[in-house]
Amino acid sequence: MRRVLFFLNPLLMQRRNRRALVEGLAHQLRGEGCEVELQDTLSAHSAGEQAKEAVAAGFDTLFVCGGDGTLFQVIQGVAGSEAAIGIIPFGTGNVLAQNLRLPRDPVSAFALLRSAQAVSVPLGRITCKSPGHAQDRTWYFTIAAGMGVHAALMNLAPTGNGKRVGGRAAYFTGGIRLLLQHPVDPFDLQLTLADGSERTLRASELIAVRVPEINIWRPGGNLEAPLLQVAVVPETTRLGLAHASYHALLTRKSSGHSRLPYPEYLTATQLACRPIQSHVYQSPLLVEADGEVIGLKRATITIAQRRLRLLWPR
Ligand SMILES: Nc1ncnc2c1ncn2[C@@H]1O[C@H](COP(=O)(O)OP(=O)(O)OP(=O)(O)O)[C@@H](O)[C@H]1O
Repeated sequence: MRRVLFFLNPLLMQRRNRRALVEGLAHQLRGEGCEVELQDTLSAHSAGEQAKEAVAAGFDTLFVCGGDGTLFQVIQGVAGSEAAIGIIPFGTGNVLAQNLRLPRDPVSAFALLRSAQAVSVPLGRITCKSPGHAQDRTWYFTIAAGMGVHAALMNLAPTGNGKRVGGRAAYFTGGIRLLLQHPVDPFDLQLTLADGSERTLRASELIAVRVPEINIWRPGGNLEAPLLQVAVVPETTRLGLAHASYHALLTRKSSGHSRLPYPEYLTATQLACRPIQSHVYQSPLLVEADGEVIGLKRATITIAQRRLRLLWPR
């Protein structure tokens, strides 16, 4: 660690002297001889470009002072580079920090990160149609990506403001409201499984996960393996989706005696989801990656060639 950049999401820095706290961390590193700069993310979507420029300018370590959404933007610019990324959890969900077993307190997390080794991890890669863009766009992700009602949950608070008002509880109350109100529409899904076999099915919900844990859910991904842990709810009704969500989150059962569906878990290397031609959709099928709504209607998800060097205390 020689040239260090702290990226700050300014929306998260307004409370409780958080900016002064980050300046204190920078001061510590300067005292050890590092060259350190602080930089605010300039907009919701600029952090990737800013991070790319920072790497080109020779910064070897980037600390992201934010949540999973800011990290998602940053990795678009650093994937495949030699720069090491450290997450100082200032966000709401902080799911990647949860999986790296970082303390929720930013100062304690930093204390572990500054002496941690950088671990090279495979990234997920998703290509989808972005609203307002004629061509498909490709994104990297570290946590999960998918399509269905859960993506609409992310859309409840696209800038994270709504999330911060209610904290994590807002995800759960928002989720229950969506299950009651949002249309549950089917789509076609084609998977290449880890053993090379192909599978097609009609689904109502799909999440391709890279991590073992997402809040209270335990989908069982592996950040270091070049595989997607895919959770699917086969085509169902609103009641069926509620049933599967309940078992995914609370009982962790993937089979049982009910005629309603349970979540199905598959290990895959690639998948594609697309709308059913003959189906009339009441609202657009939304696509999300790492909690950010990035597209509509269809998506292809796989493991990227590029990797990410993550500071991971163990
Ligand atoms: N300068 C900025 N102006 C506006 N939005 C920004 C800016 N920097 C980052 N954002 C956006 O703020 C949103 C929320 O940020 P972030 O993920 O850091 O916090 P969070 O949502 O509270 O945490 P989590 O994603 O872990 O729940 C992200 O969509 C990110 O792109």
